[in-house]
Amino acid sequence: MIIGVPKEIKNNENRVALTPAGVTELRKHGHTVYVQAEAGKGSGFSDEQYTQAGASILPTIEEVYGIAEMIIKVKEPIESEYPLIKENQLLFTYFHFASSEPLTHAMIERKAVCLAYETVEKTDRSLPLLVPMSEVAGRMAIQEGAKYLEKPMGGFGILLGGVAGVKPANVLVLGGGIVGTQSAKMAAGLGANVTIMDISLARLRYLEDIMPANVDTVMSNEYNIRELIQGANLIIGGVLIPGAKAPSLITRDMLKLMKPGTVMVDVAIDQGGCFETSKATTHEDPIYEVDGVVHYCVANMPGAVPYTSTLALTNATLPYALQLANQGWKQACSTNEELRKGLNVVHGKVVFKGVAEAWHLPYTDVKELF
Ligand SMILES: NC(=O)C1=CN([C@@H]2O[C@H](COP(=O)(O)OP(=O)(O)OC[C@H]3O[C@@H](n4cnc5c(N)ncnc54)[C@H](O)[C@@H]3O)[C@@H](O)[C@H]2O)C=CC1
Ligand SMILES: CC(=O)C(=O)O
Ligand SMILES: [Mg+2]
Repeated sequence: MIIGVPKEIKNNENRVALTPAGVTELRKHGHTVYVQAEAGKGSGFSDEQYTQAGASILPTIEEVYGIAEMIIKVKEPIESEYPLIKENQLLFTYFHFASSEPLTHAMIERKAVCLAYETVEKTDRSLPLLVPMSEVAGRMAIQEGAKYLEKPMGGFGILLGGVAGVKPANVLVLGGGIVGTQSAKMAAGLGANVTIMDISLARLRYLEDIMPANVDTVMSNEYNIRELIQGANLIIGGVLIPGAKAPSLITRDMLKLMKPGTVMVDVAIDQGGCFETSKATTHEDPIYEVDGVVHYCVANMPGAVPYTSTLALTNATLPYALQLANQGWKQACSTNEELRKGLNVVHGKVVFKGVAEAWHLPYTDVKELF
């Protein structure tokens, strides 16, 4: 198969979807790999390393999209990429369709095969291609939160761990999945008072068991959220309903209950965000304020730590990319249910329920494709 790796063009997106090691693997299986010039630069991989691994370098993004049967990338295509996508072309990347109606319509129009990293799902319901980036973003959320809690950055001016004789900060984590767990661990390690909320009692039981003593667990419901946000200094949004729009757990009216200078990091922004007042921001301009509350809503947080993120992401994606290249998407998805769950928009049809529901579009059962 002919595989293309474009350079990411989203703001401060420094990850790349394939490392030179991945090129070597694909070449070993007889595939041809084209990498856009400087695609790996932000992650520390030179064009020369890709060439030595057996890839050919193409100078422009147009040439990469023009030649490839499968495009492997990191972030969803942005507007300037839409016209480059060809009918039947396989796109293997994050899409987060439920947070972007224009992207959904564009991919329907292009009649491409859109296989989304974030909805590939194992039989135990885990999301193998989301987990590594959620680990990164969960950990980063505390770093970023701590930074914006500093007074000169617009925050309340509290140190997460406090010092002798002064109480630590209160960190509230909504969603106790991968993001939530990593955030809680980092915040607890810094000495903060942490509360994790989730709707799954089983998950709360597990977290209660493994977390240190400065982490509490509380059932997530509106009543409890209203109460806990009043004492919180830093709030992390890490809820997910896979492939669907995130629920708005903190509504605009609730901001008035919070202390001025409270910081909210909405990691779930890639699925539309779990705070009503969230809107996607960039690494260049990451925060804004509503009713005295600082919002951080960067949709590609791991892009800022590309060394860690590229390696963590490609460790997880490469085995699936190999299957797709070896068998073609149709064969690979018909035999492998994990990959089949990644199909979102195929040949103009929406085959993922959460996406069809988000934009009131007709839904086609994925099985009709085979
Ligand atoms: N902004 C960014 O750069 C990045 C964003 N993400 C996003 O972070 C979000 C979370 O991802 P993961 O932690 O991997 O998901 P996950 O599936 O591991 O965890 C989500 C948790 O939310 C819980 N939940 C669902 N509804 C809830 C509610 N009403 N109240 C409280 N908890 C609720 C679930 O029970 C589950 O435990 C996703 O939207 C993901 O795409 C992930 C990586 C990077
Ligand atoms: C998951 C995601 O959206 C990211 O890593 O950018
Ligand atoms: Mg405890």
